[in-house]
Amino acid sequence: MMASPPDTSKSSKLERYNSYLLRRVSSAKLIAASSHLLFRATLLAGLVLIFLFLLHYPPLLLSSSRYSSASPHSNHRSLLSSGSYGGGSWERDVRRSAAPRRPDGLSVLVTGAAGFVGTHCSLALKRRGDGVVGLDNFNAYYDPALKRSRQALLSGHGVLVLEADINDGALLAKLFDVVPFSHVLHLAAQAGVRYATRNPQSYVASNVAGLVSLFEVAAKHADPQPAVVWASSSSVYGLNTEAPFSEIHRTDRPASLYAATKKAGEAIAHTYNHIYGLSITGLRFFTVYGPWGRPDMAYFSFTKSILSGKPITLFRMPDGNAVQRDFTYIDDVVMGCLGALNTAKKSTGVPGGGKKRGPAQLRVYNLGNTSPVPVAEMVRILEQLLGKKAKKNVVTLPQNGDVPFTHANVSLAKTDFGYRPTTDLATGLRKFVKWYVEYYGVQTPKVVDKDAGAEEKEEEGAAASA
Ligand SMILES: O=C(O)[C@H]1O[C@H](OP(=O)(O)OP(=O)(O)OC[C@H]2O[C@@H](n3ccc(=O)[nH]c3=O)[C@H](O)[C@@H]2O)[C@H](O)[C@@H](O)[C@@H]1O
Repeated sequence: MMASPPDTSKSSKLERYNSYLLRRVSSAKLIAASSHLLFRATLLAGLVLIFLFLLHYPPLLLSSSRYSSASPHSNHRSLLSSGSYGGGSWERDVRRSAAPRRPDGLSVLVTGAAGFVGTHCSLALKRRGDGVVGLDNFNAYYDPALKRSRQALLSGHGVLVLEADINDGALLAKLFDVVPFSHVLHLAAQAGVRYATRNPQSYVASNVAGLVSLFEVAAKHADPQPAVVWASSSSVYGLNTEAPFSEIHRTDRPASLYAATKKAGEAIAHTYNHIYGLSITGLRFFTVYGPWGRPDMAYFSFTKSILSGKPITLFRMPDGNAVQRDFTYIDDVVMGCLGALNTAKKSTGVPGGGKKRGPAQLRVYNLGNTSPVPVAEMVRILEQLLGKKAKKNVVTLPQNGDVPFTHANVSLAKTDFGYRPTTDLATGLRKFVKWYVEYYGVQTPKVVDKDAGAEEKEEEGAAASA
């Protein structure tokens, strides 16, 4: 068979050209289709990115971006953007709660208002005719139901407590837009000495980042700038051995992260006072106790354990000495807080973060009871009041951040605003137990045979968790 000659005819050339054109067209179509696809995918990805961005930085926060709540420590968004806060009736409620009812009354923003000290201070301020707005994040560090009960108590006295976090700078800024607070009583904090080994970040988030969030708004946004009174802690004295503790003693050896964050707070206070002229008073509380107290504290948890027959752990120093605390009754501490508020001078800064007009007040005070008591003695008083013996495990103080003793010298607070603690531990614990049995509906305890049920166990050198 002969090979067919090469096709050189016009028609076959045309066919080849056509098929070439077809190939070009289809590849062009392919390119067009894929670039279309690429365009759509890019558009979609862009929209998704914009959506995620808006989700993270809602418009309200963008408009006051300086007060963005998108802190690295909290992934919560401003409650303003949730729609539950803001608006006419909300503002009316806030203003009503903040309005003083006496001439020259204060208008106070109380953070941590559903906490132990916050509740008592808010009530005391309201009772004497000051205006109070409370803020609390109702976290679950201890039973939030107790915080809700305190909120209900405050509500009954005309004090509004908003559920919000101090790291929500946008909401704080909004509050200052609605009310020109004369004072802030800043009590919101992550409390507890030993819990800091288990959840260190919560101390940084509340006691450092939260404090900065509040100072930022107070210094740069609030007009007028308020005077700030805030809760430091006796724990800043750490390993100080000079006693009684005086404000001039060393506070550079904290024994716990809790203490370190409170000490950091005092340093941060110095900065905001120095740069922005914010009037700031730090109060070093000494183991405050009483009705409506904190369930995580020893006197409270011991009461619960004694009543339910559960053992308690009592710490003792490695040298055998007792651990002692300068237990301070809540009413005395409230008098100290009010005294500090009464004598707080105005801030001297220019709202908006401008240059201060002159030096502003910066103070630190001990608010203690001035008479340390061994923890074992506190337990003995509780046993008497409850009519029931504790089952005690006595263990050597573990490395948990505790200090061997605390003892306040309060002469500075006495001189400056007449602070004079008047409640001894037995009297204060009696009031606490009375509240406890009523609040939890405990049957009136009956006095038991002193030996029955008593059980004391020694665990030499053993470490126990609180
Ligand atoms: O004054 C302060 O600076 C601090 O006082 C308390 O801290 P703390 O004195 O440790 O109070 P509790 O937890 O009630 O302990 C009281 C005493 O009981 C002792 N304890 C505690 C728990 C326990 O299981 N056993 C025990 O013997 C502690 O060592 C301590 O000496 C508060 O919890 C802190 O928030 C506050 O800042």
